[in-house]
Amino acid sequence: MSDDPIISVRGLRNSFGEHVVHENLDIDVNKGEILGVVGGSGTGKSVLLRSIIGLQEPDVGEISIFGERIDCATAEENLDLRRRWGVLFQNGALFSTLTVAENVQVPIREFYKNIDESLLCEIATFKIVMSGLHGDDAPKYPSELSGGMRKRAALARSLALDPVLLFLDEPTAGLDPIGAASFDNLILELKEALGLTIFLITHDLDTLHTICDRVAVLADRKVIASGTIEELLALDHPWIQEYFNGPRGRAAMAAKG
Ligand SMILES: Nc1ncnc2c1ncn2[C@@H]1O[C@H](COP(=O)(O)OP(=O)(O)OP(=O)(O)O)[C@@H](O)[C@H]1O
Repeated sequence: MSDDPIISVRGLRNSFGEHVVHENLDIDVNKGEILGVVGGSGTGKSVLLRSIIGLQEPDVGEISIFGERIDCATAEENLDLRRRWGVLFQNGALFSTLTVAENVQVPIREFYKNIDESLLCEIATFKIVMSGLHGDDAPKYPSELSGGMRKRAALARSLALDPVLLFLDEPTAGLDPIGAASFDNLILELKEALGLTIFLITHDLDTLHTICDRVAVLADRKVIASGTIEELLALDHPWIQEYFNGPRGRAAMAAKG
């Protein structure tokens, strides 16, 4: 089996007018790993995610997913690539006028136009339950759910097409510590059960310590370092030291044991 990375980004540059967000950024995500992506607010984590999934056209750079250059792919190839990943956006991005089940059905309808309605309902319920909600939650609207339930509904939608690659943008933001820990466990369980590769943006040090195999650090418009937390701690970079070795970082490390 090939050891080529599932995602490979080389020489990425993104800018908005005069504001250069990324310059010469490289990053790899290996098969079967959870890569945590960290960096101060505004360092361009979400813009990086959007570039990789094709929602943000970079100024320059090469982005390959599953070994395919996304900028060189035909529309049909791009569609096939998109079917193989799921995305949980920062705020969940659920459609407020659709129920949980209908939200989960959206990507399935997009890719399988003639799918049987009863099969569609069955798949949606399966994904909803798999994400830790109850079947009874399927007919509810996002406004009827707690923040944690909305995250799970968004996760169910990201799993709708049986992806092999998952993008999660701050999945535990806004959750209480117990809810966040339970969401982390769910992500880990799903990763192991479904053989997922996960690109995970987070500020949550507990998440990094508990479920990430490696961490990539964004600063100075690029990925300044990537590796295990132990490897990062050995580096003499002020932001990395403050982040992982500050009071919160040490508490998260101690909690992991
Ligand atoms: N559509 C846009 N137009 C103009 N500027 C943008 C746009 N999207 C993002 N930016 C800018 O790009 C920079 C990086 O934004 P991004 O959302 O990727 O940061 P982030 O690292 O994810 O931050 P946070 O941790 O706060 O979520 C910010 O300065 C932001 O203002």
